[in-house]
Amino acid sequence: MSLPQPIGRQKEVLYLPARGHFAVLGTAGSGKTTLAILRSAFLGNPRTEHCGKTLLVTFNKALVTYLKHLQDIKLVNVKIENYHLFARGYLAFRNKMSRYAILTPDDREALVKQAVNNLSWQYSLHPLFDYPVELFSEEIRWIAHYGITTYEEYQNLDVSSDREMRFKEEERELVFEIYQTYLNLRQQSGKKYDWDDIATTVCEEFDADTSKRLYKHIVIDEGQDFSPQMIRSLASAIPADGSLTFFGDVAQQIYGHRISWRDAGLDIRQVWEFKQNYRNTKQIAKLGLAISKMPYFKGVPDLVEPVSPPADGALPTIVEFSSPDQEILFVVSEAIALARMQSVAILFRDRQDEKLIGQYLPKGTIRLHREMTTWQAGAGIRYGTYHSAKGLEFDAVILPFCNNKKLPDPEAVEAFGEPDASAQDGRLLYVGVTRAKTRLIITYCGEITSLLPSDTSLYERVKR
Ligand SMILES: Nc1ncnc2c1ncn2[C@@H]1O[C@H](COP(=O)(O)OP(=O)(O)OP(=O)(O)O)[C@@H](O)[C@H]1O
Repeated sequence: MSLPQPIGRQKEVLYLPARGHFAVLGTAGSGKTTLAILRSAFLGNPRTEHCGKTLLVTFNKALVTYLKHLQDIKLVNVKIENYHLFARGYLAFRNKMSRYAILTPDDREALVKQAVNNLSWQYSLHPLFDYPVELFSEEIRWIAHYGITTYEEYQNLDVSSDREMRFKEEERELVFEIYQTYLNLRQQSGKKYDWDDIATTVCEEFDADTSKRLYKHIVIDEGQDFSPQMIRSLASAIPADGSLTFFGDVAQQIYGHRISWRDAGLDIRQVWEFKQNYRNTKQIAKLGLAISKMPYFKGVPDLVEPVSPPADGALPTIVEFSSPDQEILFVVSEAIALARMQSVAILFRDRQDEKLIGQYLPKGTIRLHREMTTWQAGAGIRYGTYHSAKGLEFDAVILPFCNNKKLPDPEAVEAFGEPDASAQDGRLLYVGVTRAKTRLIITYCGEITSLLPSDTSLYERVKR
């Protein structure tokens, strides 16, 4: 697979100096991943003066597999890894990592619950404990993402994200106590870290580490999902004469909700913007743009508005069904038909739906998942969650079950409230829609999700 020739802004970004911090914000399909690979090749090129070992780092492993497949030339001096592999490797090098030092996500949830329970006994009848445990869990994650260590920091942190504080000022002292109780419980269970705060130790270790840095250059792809603390740790991983290039699209922030890369303290003088969408047809891009203008996106800083792509195609199709069985049958048969000639992805909000449809798909259909280690290009069906399709692209995309009972997710509405749940699921939908190069089919049964724009000119509508 060969990468396209960079043009215009892309060329400028490719040849940015090999020293300092740079940020490139781009709309979906604007060539961020392409440029992340090309820039890594440029920085690692042994025939240049600036050449040095380069780390191309991204958030999820599936994208690492995809990136490795995309590089047409063998990249010299370039290592492609996801952040957590990098962090674990470095901490192992510093003798700060043992095999079972990281708490699993399920065990983390259990300990957060236990911390909340312990304190709810202690502060019986305190109204704070009427909140669902998920809210505390998210807040603890947020505290870790910002590397907050004291109550004073928590109370006074001035952040640039769109985050309205989840907890009132008078509640925060107790929330911080829950956080500390969680840390104590985690320590008692013999785990030093969880996946959210490992970056803080990486920062501390680099601060104390005077040895020569392994990487001279770091390129971050899908940077919007990195916590400020992760980005900070990567900035500390390079020497003073090295470079860090950040690529991101805040509209696609689907992991670290309500965090901002701007809070990582990078020394960036100018932000480059990629507005040209090279992936989607005009009609699909228009739907993506309309989603990014929905109320749940309001106030998101750093959104880059795309320029409409030149390629024309069919309008996205919305197909309504009167029963879920009919919907499943249609999704499976349509995917099989489309996949004869092209790559097709069926994407879901959650694993349950993925499993449901998975059982009807032909044997050997590829499931997209975090641990995938090989990438098969070309025609065929892939299926997985919206999360698993991050950074990827397919000729055709089918998004089933886009009804108002699924999107926004009722459990998230219950835990975080409707505006927050819509903001999270709206971004997932945006990611799903913008994975499609030429064909997009959205299906539902019952009432359509309110997360999709209501402008009827954006779609072709079919009733089955
Ligand atoms: N200069 C270019 N000329 C032609 N095609 C290009 C160019 N730049 C990028 N593309 C193509 O556009 C598509 C999207 O590129 P890429 O995946 O790098 O975008 P992205 O910004 O990382 O997208 P996303 O953030 O939505 O995952 C790819 O098929 C890529 O080959």
